[in-house]
Amino acid sequence: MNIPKADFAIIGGSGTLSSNFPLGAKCDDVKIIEDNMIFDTPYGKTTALRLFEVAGTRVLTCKMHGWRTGVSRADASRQLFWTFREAGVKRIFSEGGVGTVNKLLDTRDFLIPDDYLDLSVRKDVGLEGKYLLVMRDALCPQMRAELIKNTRKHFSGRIFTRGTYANTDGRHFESPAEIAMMNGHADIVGQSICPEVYLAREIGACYAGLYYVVNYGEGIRKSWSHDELEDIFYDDAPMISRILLDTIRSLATKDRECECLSLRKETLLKGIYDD
Ligand SMILES: CSC[C@H]1O[C@H](OP(=O)(O)O)[C@H](O)[C@@H]1O
Ligand code: HPA
Repeated sequence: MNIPKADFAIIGGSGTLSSNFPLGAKCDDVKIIEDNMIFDTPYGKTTALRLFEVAGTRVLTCKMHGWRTGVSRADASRQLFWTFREAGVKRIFSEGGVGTVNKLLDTRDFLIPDDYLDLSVRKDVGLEGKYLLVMRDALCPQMRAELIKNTRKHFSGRIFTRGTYANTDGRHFESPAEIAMMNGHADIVGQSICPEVYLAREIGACYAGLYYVVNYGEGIRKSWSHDELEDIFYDDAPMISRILLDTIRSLATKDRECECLSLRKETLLKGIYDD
């Protein structure tokens, strides 16, 4: 199947999963162009992707980061980002549920991180490895600013406009000792931002994420229930969709005014990768 052109991508996490994204947001200017597209990539077949249009802007999206049983997360991520590059995608949003590390945070808080701490142990998650990736401002400041503005428009609760996302491999959550170790170094914990943030930089795209607090890290404040976590996801999924769609509507008319592309450097090891 030929890969269609698109300007944006949204990597849907637990929040958009339950909203039949983007249709759950109920908007007149949204239309599905093609559904259930599976592409062949050098890393295997992708998950099913959906191409839709919002206010004339084409967006590729997938559910749950493209993770599937039997496919490593590294491969699922490579398949997606390889496809985004072929599609010409320049801006990628991710959304997801996270646990707290910072005890000031509560469930149903939003956080739009400006940094991350990669505690995953998976290796070799790039594509061709032709670039040295400088991870300064890895979460695009321009996209973050628009996300913050549009989250404020749709949500009257607490929105933290910066913070650090600690990334773990999962799929389990963390032990009390692990959360205690992260404390002071990160604010939230999840399993999605890495390796996406590296792959985005490698393909020359901007990347930013919107995270919703759905549980407390062990030992932080109080214990939580899985039922509550599910309720939070299901109740608030359409709001997350509306925030993302409005952010795309406003960014679509703006040029890239960030340094994301220039922080991808030709590697000094040129030649080693070329046969
Ligand atoms: C709540 S299940 C764990 C899963 O949730 C988070 O991701 P997302 O909401 O984007 O699917 C986190 O990163 C974990 O992978
Ligand atoms: N830990 C790791 N991943 C998560 C969490 C958590 O507490 N909550 C949602 N995803």
